[in-house]
Amino acid sequence: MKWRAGGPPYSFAPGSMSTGCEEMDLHKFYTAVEYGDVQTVKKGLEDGVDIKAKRDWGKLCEQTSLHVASTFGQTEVAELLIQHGANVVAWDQHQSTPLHHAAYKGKTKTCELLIRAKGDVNAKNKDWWTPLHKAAFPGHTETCKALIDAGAEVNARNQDKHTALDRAAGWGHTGTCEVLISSGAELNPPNKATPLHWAAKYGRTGTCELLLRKGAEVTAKDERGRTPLNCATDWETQRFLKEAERKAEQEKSYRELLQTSGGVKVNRFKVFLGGNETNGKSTLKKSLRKDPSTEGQSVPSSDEELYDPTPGVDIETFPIPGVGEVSLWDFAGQAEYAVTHNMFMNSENTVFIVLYNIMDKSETQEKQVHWWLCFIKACNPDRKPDVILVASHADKVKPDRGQNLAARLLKGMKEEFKDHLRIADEVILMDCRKTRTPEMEVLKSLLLEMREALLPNQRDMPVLCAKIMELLPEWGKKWTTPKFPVMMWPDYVREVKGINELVTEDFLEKSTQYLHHLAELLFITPATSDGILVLKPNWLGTKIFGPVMAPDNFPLPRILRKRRTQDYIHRSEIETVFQDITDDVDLLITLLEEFQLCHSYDGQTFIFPGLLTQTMPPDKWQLTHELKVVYFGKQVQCADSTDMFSSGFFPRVQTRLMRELENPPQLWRDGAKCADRDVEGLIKLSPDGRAVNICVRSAQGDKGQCSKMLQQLENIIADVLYECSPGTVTVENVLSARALKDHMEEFYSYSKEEISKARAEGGTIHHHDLGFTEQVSDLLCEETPLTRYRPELVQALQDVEPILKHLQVLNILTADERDIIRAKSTPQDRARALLDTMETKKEDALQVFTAYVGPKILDSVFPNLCIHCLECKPCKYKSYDSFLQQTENSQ
Ligand SMILES: Nc1nc2c(ncn2[C@@H]2O[C@H](COP(=O)(O)OP(=O)(O)OP(=O)(O)O)[C@@H](O)[C@H]2O)c(=O)[nH]1
Repeated sequence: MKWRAGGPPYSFAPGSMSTGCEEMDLHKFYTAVEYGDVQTVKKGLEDGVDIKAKRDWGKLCEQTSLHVASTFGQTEVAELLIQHGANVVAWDQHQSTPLHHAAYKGKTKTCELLIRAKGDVNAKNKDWWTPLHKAAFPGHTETCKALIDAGAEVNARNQDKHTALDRAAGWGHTGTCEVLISSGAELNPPNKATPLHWAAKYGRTGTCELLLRKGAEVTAKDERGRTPLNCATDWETQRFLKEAERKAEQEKSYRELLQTSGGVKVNRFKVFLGGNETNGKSTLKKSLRKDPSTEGQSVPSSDEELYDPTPGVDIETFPIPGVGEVSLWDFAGQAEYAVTHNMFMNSENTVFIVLYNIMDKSETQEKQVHWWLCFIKACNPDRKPDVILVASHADKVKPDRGQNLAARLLKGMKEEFKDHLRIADEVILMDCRKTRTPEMEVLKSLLLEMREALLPNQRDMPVLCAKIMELLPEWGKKWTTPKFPVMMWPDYVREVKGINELVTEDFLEKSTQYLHHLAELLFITPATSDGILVLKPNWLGTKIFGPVMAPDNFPLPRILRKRRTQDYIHRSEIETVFQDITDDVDLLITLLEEFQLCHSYDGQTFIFPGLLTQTMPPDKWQLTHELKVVYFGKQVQCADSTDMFSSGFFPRVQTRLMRELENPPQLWRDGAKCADRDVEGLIKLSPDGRAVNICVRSAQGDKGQCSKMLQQLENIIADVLYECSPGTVTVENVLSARALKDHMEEFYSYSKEEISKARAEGGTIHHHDLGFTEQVSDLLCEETPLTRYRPELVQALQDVEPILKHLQVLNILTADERDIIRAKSTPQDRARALLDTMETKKEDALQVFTAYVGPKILDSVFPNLCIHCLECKPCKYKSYDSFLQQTENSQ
């Protein structure tokens, strides 16, 4: 057997086959089959190789030469073998046919040959895998097509009850999924894990997106009652599915409302005015509402009228002469007010006008317009809103210069936002004070055009909602004061029952949520009190949020120049600011808290993160010289230049931190620090506001606690991002643990792709900017079965010796590693050292380890856990051997 060492890629146990040939010839024959050497194969056949013989190939396979030809896609050889009587449906030791092998390797031509030769396209192997399962799992789309064309049963289930689509979805083969679905693959089997569950479990967000688009139910339940979201483990997929669930729920209740109460046409058309302060929004609003034929030519200019900044959002409904009735929303330009804008920015049937001042420097113009366009994109993920750019103060520049500047800005913005916004083809350069100008005519005709395009597509409004909207002003007069238009749920229910006494509270709740979604009213459902209805959303913007966000209303003592977390706002200060509006300060505070603008630990003093002005001092994350200290970090970064964290994002994150963490966090304008037992966490907004860095550390080396805190902080950020900027796409990076440990001023990260590559290539990663290399296992603190069950494992692994031997035989442990573990003095320390070493290994090595220790040790500790992954209860890997077999077979 001279050639075995450096010879063919596989070898045969000597003397294990009775072929009637010399053994040497047989090796040659199989090698020739593998390499497609037709002449040698022909010779072998002439020499009398037994074509039906099965070779014992290692422990695993009893393959015929046709299995081998099929695996390697040697179609010509396969044809020759078939002509000489090879059995097309022969079994190997897993009862897999040659077609299974060709399908698994994606050898479409060979599959076609085998099918023509009467290979069974629906053959089931020992685990009931069909060739289609085999082709779908590695994502061989063309092979799947060929099998389906030949009659493969698309919805066949293997012993684990998986379909081919389940397998393809779990591995994220979106193209293969598409083919299977168009061939009738089941998307929503009842009471079973659906393909969406599998795609979710393995973090295949792109595949989840496809499955939902094709009709997968986002709330489908598996045998254990879990939705795909419950099964998702990574942040991106969780975020995606959460939003999908929310949308599906909204859509479902809309349909239900429409079905039960019928729908009416409505002609609501909204115009949102955005742009920085003093750019002319309020002036334009006034000019738009004036009828130039009957009223003056212009609205009063700054010389005549004092500039009066718009606080919050000012909403008015009026007819624009020549356009029709609009609901016009004037968004304050000052940064402080922008904190609350995102509550209203997601809107159907709306045209966005973004105003900038042509007198500003061109960089300022670009920066401001870019910010507003990003903001509109961030809040409107499901549509491509219409946007008109208006440049004010045209009277102050030479027309040519103004036009040139505007054209350049428009070109850049149109190109950058082409996938997200429909920006009108010209910038309207105008004097916003003038009502009768050609530019005003152009603006009005654009608005008219957009209105006419939007209105026919407007969805019907459920009849009950339309009726409520009609009666709201009347109810407002009866139950509220003009200064405080807030109605309580019981009064509201009473009034609605007056319209129709059969309306149930549940139905009314859905109707009211729909009106909230349209921003016709605001519906708040506090956990501890009755629902609250704000009948005029603009009132909340201008009369409540505006004053709350105005720093002047809450002055600091002179010596303090910057507001810090400990500079609380007292209840009495809130009472004073709002004394003209209401006596019911509790209700007012509930509103502020429900909109996540503030938090109180004692009911008397309040922290408003939006009002903090002090930035995080550098010494807040001091060096620790503990030997055991571990650091981990993630970075959530805006994916594209058109992505942003909206202005309300960070203050809301901070409010959520105060609410959800056991110990009060310290907060700064751009950061937060929290602590829980042995672990400290830090959240820091990058200076450009386009990335949030989250890091955790434990001086005791407590990886499990670090993981918990990191997960909690990540979840809060993901949730708030969804609430504030659902259209913002982010990428998640992993921070360099060594840079964190060295307390470098900046945060350095690795992309997910870099991490996976490094993991596959041996576990070390090099940072180009930092110039050093570190272990991937030092960067990741995801919970693994080894960290989750560490205390139990340390107790259970009393004698590590047999495990060490086993792992060394499998080349999972090196002799050095074994010796280091052996050198520890107590059984527990040896167990700990073994677990630490295993954590540095690749995933498959970990699986071998858990599968090995499972039946031997863990069964007694965790009789209900799967020995393979230590997670699921019912498990296909009944024994260690079957686990190994399965692993090897699938490789
Ligand atoms: N010359 C000139 N003055 C303008 C023009 N547009 C607005 N103004 C003046 O600029 C000042 C600010 O305008 P506003 O309309 O209040 O600005 P705004 O964008 O609503 O500002 P905020 O309410 O702070 O967001 C006012 O005094 C206007 O009279 C214009 O096109 N030309």
